[in-house]
Amino acid sequence: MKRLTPDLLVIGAGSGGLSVAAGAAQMGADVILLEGHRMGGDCLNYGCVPSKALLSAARRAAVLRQGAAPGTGGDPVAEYTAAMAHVAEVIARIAPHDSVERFESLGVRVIRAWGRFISPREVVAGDHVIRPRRVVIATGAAPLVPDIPGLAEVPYLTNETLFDLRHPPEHLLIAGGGPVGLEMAQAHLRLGVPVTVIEGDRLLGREDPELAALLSDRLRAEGAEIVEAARIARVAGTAGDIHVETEAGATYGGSHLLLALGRRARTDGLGLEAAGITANGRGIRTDARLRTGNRRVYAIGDVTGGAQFTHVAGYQAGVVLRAALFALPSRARSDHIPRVTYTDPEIAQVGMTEAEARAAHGARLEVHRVDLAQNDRAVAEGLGPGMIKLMAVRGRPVGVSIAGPQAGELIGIWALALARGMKLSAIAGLVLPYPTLGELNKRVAGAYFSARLFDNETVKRLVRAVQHMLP
Ligand SMILES: Cc1cc2nc3c(=O)[nH]c(=O)nc-3n(C[C@H](O)[C@H](O)[C@H](O)COP(=O)(O)OP(=O)(O)OC[C@H]3O[C@@H](n4cnc5c(N)ncnc54)[C@H](O)[C@@H]3O)c2cc1C
Ligand SMILES: NC(=O)c1ccc[n+]([C@@H]2O[C@H](COP(=O)([O-])OP(=O)(O)OC[C@H]3O[C@@H](n4cnc5c(N)ncnc54)[C@H](O)[C@@H]3O)[C@@H](O)[C@H]2O)c1
Repeated sequence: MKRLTPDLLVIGAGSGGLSVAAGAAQMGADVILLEGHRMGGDCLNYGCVPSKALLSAARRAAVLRQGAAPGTGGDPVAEYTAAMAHVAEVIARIAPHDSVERFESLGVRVIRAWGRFISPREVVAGDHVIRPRRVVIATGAAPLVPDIPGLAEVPYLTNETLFDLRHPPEHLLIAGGGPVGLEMAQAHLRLGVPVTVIEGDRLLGREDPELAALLSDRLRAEGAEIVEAARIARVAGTAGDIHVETEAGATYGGSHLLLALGRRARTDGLGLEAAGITANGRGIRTDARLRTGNRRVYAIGDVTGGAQFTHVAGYQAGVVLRAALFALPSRARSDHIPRVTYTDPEIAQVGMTEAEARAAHGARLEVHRVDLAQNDRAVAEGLGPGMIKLMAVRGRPVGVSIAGPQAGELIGIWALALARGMKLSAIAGLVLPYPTLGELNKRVAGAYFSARLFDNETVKRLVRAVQHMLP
């Protein structure tokens, strides 16, 4: 066994681990990075990148099909194969950025092995025993496979196997109507695959119901069968002939089943007990500084069971770098973290939803909304439906929800406003190019002031008085 004593050991080369390792090595720390499987983790190999690439290929296929004369559209099998080839190509194009070669060129020692704590200060990986000054656990999460009767006997897909398909499913059953389920539902619908989504509660349960409804209407219009408030009680069947039964006794059949029922923190085999680190059902427990129960060990990203996004893992990497490299106390916030579901319409959120803001601020809350149809660019481009909703308290935003094209781009300015505690006047006072979708942001901020300015007797009296005095 080789013994190594780096400043920092990072376990897991996904979104969180790669950010910590690159930052620490470039700032002069001696860093070892462990990866037991694929460099790049879920986001590159099984998550963000393949899902967005598939959505993009499917959108193009649907547009081409719409433009084609009846009966002359593309061959659906060839379209599906080409879409999945596009996914593989996009992954291959981004992979060098997350590769062993790139990280070694940054000064990181990469060990391709699974890491396991054998004591509070030591980790074994392959034929190495590593005793670092600090450890960052960034081992991510795996698809949740609940204990549903019959599921273990039935072939099913997850986000780790879906992108290996090269032939379109005859009928895709999707268990779960969260972001994974709905992004993959729309991608498959647009590739001509019949889709049924079975959701135990309501679609995109975390999002504003009004915005989520715009998406479910769209998916239904594109041909999806969507069943809500239908918890899956039993699964049966064989390859190509799967049946899902709900608690209410309804049965839905399809050729393939995709599980999109949430995620489970990857802590198996990490030896957390030996390190004195506790995990609960959601993941590794950390404090606001992302420290685990072991003061030398931090945990970031999906393994902590918090908001599971690449940009959250990256943000938390920055928090840990300040603490581990500079010994600066640094706390992770969550009130300014945006999230986006990349369907059409996109659903974006930062800060509180309307329901959360009402519960937190009661009568002090003001809600303003602007419909996408009120935006000239959207009208000119024939875009829609969509809307922006602003939750404001005393002249400052506490949350923004956007549904529509480029909602993920539009939310950026609100992420800045919430992060910096900016006033709405800063957004309302912006001069933006006309005609752009970005004007929606200015318009909804302006709606906060227009009631105060235009329906205000004092303002009217003041204007009349000034006008009398003017020569
Ligand atoms: C289908 C899908 C689509 C998604 N789309 C988006 C999106 O559009 N935008 C977004 O922000 N987020 C998206 N996400 C979420 C995003 O992928 C995750 O939040 C992100 O990958 C988390 O990064 P991480 O570093 O915590 O973990 P991961 O990226 O999962 O990386 C963890 C790494 O640790 C390795 N590992 C585990 N245990 C060990 C061990 N003991 N020793 C060594 N290595 C180990 C794993 O092999 C893995 O490579 C999506 C997720 C899915 C499933
Ligand atoms: N665009 C993005 O940023 C993006 C995309 C995909 C995934 N992600 C991340 O990955 C995480 C996981 O996504 P997900 O969609 O797998 O999980 P999720 O937890 O968001 O959704 C799972 C859904 O399955 C339903 N469900 C659970 N058990 C059920 C049962 N027995 N029967 C029927 N329905 C049941 C839940 O009610 C829920 O709506 C997300 O929370 C997100 O953080 C992000």
